[in-house]
Amino acid sequence: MNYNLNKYTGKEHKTSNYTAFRNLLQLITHEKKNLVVALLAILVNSTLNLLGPFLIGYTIDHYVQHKQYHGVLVFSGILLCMYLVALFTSFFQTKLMGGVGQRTLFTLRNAIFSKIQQLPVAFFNQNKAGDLISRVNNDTDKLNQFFSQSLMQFVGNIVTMIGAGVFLLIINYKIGIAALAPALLILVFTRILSPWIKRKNAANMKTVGGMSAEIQESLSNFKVIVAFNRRDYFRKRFNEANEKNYTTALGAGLANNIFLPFYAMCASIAQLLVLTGGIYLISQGEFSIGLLVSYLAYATYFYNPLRQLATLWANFQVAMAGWDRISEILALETDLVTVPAAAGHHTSSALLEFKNVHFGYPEGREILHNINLSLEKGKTYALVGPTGGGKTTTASLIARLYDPTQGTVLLNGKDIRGYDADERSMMIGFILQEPFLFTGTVKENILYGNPMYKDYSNEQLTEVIREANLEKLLAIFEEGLETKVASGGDGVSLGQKQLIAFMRAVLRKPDLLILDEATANIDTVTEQLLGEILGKLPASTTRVIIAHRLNTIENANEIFFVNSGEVARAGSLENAMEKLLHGVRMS
Ligand SMILES: Nc1ncnc2c1ncn2[C@@H]1O[C@H](COP(=O)(O)OP(=O)(O)OP(=O)(O)O)[C@@H](O)[C@H]1O
Repeated sequence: MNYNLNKYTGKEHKTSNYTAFRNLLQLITHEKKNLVVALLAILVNSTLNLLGPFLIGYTIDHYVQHKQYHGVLVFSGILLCMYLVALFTSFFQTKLMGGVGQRTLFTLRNAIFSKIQQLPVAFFNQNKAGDLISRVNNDTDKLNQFFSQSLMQFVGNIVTMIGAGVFLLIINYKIGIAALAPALLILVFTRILSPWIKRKNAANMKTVGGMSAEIQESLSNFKVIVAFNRRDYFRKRFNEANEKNYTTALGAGLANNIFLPFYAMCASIAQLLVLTGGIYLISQGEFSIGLLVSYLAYATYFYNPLRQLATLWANFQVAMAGWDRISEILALETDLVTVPAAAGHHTSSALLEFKNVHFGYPEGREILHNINLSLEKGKTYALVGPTGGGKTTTASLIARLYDPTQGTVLLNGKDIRGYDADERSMMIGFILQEPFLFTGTVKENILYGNPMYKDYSNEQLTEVIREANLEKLLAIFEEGLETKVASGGDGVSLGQKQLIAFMRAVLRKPDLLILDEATANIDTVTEQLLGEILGKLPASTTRVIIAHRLNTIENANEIFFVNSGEVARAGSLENAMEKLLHGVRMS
């Protein structure tokens, strides 16, 4: 399955605004109560604001023109109260929707993070960490901003606009129509430009992701960069990413603000039409000054929210572009699902078997062709072969980091896909070529993902370690179990990292233990010690050792030579050596 998220660009443009809006709303359906209260608050707010111009016009015609200042004072008081209540409702809905936005952000981030955790290794091969971080952090925040700041303003502005439009048409339908006509232009303009605005914002988010990916790559490889003095190269690459982001941000900024001057112009034209028409009607005795003041205010009340809607519409396009990027992740499903055991399930003396297995990485050539092999319980197997020959790939299929493109892998006679991830990872221990350690202590790292000793005290764990013959390895660490390990394993040597990974795998007591170049950075004496520990594993444990240093596999019961898409029995160590020296290389 192809997990490359950046292949999905363009798909989002097919979603209509209406569908996207409905999808966005579905994210907050569980907030129904808060939404209803916020909606009521915004309705009250808009209604109070809408009544203002009418009361002002009324006051002018009935009290100001007749110099009845008592009435003016009374209506001023009423207006003040109305504006205070409007202020309170506005504050209240802002608070409510702020909560809705933050909770949505919280839920979305959790959902994306746990989805990412469920996805298979192929997903991580095909996507850059920086881009994923940007999706989890930045894109979700765009939705938060939409829900907390824009959604209710959106509703409020629409209510105010409709209210103002109704007042304009009721007071005098001829001037009303003239006042509203320029809005049609806005409608057409908005419709035409919306897809373009969304595209501009999607492009901008993509470049933010690209920039994060550059930062992540250079930060995680800073040692290589310093050692090879490649700072300029990475500076240049970052500069390019930054420049792309700058260009797309300018484009998105322009797109997001392009409505504003056009809206302002339409609003001014409307005011001009109202003023001309109003003065003409006053001269004909059909209109009063108070009504004209109300009218001008309603025209403003119609066009101001419309102008704000332009910004809000742009926010909506930004949120939709963000949602597209987020939903691309949420829509992904792992193809490493647990499937019911196939009918062909048979009992077998072999712990693990490959039956006509083919495998290739997505969009790559086939790495393994029609492999058949069988690993017996309690035996030690070695995989040797040239660099890039396919040893790690074979081991990854044994541990089900990937599924074969054709054929079946059987574990204990049952399709390996029939085991759930917990069962499988307890049965198969994999010491990777590049062991990764987490920030914490040696203890936390060796107990990682191991429920058996989760609540053990240091004393109990030391006893377990002694029973597993690992105490000499632990003694290499100055502070034993409590030795601190920094993020990614900095602060401990590469060899020490491999020892921690070794202890982590052995303590899980797997049925099958895979060591992929697991001793490549370990001194000969310690390596012998590891050999002894491996020798003392329970008699039923099967070991698969990948090694370039052939002395480490002297004791293997069987040696497989992995190259050119084949996994062939090599027979003796000498044979394997001969193949290695004179064989045809794949890479
Ligand atoms: N994640 C990946 N995506 C695409 N191709 C890959 C990936 N990992 C490995 N390959 C390709 O698969 C082939 C086999 O690689 P593999 O890592 O299995 O070789 P190996 O025998 O373990 O090599 P080494 O001895 O260097 O560890 C190589 O040509 C490599 O380029």
